[in-house]
Amino acid sequence: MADDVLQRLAAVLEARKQADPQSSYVASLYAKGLDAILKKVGEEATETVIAAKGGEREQLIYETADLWFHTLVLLAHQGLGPEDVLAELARRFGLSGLEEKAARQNQ
Ligand SMILES: N=c1c2ncn([C@@H]3O[C@H](COP(=O)(O)OP(=O)(O)OP(=O)(O)O)[C@@H](O)[C@H]3O)c2ncn1[C@@H]1O[C@H](COP(=O)(O)O)[C@@H](O)[C@H]1O
Repeated sequence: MADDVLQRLAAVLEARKQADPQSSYVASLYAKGLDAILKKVGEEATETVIAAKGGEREQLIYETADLWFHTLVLLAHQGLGPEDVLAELARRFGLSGLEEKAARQNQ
């Protein structure tokens, strides 16, 4: 399920490369360029830290979603996607390519 959400969101982020910045938040970030995207990632990381220190579970989930979202925008802008990060995590976890695919299908 988590994989599916990431892949579907990544497809939307890819499609937004052709969208009008006036009508799409993601397209407006692409139009502003890498530094603007990095600024958002930094802001959302800080907000995640503050939420964790604040101790409110819902706030931490909300801010982490903002952080993951802006990180996915950054990856898309750089020609990468969640599958690249998942493959790296799987490698660190000791899963081969075939095992990784099977593990995802069994989720
Ligand atoms: N998941 C998200 C998502 N999470 C957060 N955000 C936006 O990220 C911004 C978060 O920034 P802040 O919390 O700093 O709030 P802000 O002050 O309004 O933001 P700024 O004006 O400072 O950039 C807000 O504008 C949120 O609306 C998102 N915007 C879009 N998505 C997804 O991306 C898809 C494409 O979005 P559009 O490009 O807008 O169609 C959507 O269908 C959603 O699925």
